[in-house]
Amino acid sequence: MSMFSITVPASTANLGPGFDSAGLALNLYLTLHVEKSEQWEFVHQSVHLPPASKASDHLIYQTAEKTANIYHSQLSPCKVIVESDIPLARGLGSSASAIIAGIELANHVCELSLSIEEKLRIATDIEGHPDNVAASLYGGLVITSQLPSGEIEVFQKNDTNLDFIVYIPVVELKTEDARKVLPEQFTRNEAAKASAVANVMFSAFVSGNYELAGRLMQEDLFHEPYRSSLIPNYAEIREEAKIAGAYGTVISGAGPTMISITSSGKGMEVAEHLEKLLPSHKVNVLKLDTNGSRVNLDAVKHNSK
Ligand SMILES: Nc1ncnc2c1ncn2[C@@H]1O[C@H](COP(=O)(O)OP(=O)(O)OP(=O)(O)O)[C@@H](O)[C@H]1O
Ligand SMILES: N[C@@H](CCO)C(=O)O
Repeated sequence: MSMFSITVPASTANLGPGFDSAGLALNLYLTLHVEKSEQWEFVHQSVHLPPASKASDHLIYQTAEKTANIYHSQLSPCKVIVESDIPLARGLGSSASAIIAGIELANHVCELSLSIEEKLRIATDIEGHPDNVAASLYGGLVITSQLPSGEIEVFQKNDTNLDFIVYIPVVELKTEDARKVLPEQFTRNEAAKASAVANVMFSAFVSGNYELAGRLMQEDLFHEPYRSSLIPNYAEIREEAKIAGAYGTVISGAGPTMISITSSGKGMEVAEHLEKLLPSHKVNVLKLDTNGSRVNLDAVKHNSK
């Protein structure tokens, strides 16, 4: 019988101009079933996961160990069965979900009683930016800003009544590679224009003006123009999703998945239209996850935050 389980949602980062800042949790999940054992062991039970590596090479274990070390604590060995709906290296926050799972694992095994702010700080240090990890941790829509002091400010909103359509190609694209094509610097003029798009887009999104938000999502100047050539069917997906009724379509995280937003209930229509045009993509209609990561003790749901 499992001692406890950890559930972490997938996420989509950026939403166009919210590069490295905004994220949204989606109802695909990474789940860990954890029980005490004589030694560390990971077992993968998902078509999305490669065979498990030895614990010391496993991102979830490495994160748990780092977390335990920060608090001068010792991880006692566990057997961890990993299930996942989240495809790897597709722009749906698989690495962020694994990092949050590792932090929750250490928090529970070492009885660290970490606050959500502490979890976010550790996760951001490991992932490099707070967008995906904040969404997986808090759930909902999150808009974050890491201040020069290292402190991370988080705005969170849960009541977004939308459908999300994801177009997942067969190919992987590592975030590391998708970041290499981005410019190191912007001029003041370029930065002002790109920020202006983000300002209007997120004000519209948060206030529920999705027509305007959707148009501005597609006007990003921070990353989409540089990454579009890496994304299979980029222009076609944007164009056809618009024709089918989507508010807007952008690269999900670092890609290669693209994501559209539609009004609630409209997602299936857009998905069916695009499915016909994209025979080699997997097209899913998803909803917002509003819970974020959670730890369940035995069968009794218990939120550890
Ligand atoms: N459940 C997991 N267990 C172990 N390692 C994982 C797990 N999920 C992701 N990873 C590691 O993270 C890598 C993918 O990270 P990457 O940042 O490239 O993509 P992503 O997180 O899926 O996409 P994005 O950050 O654009 O949303 C995988 O190749 C694997 O090394
Ligand atoms: N903000 C990140 C998300 C992927 O980790 C990027 O676009 O590179």
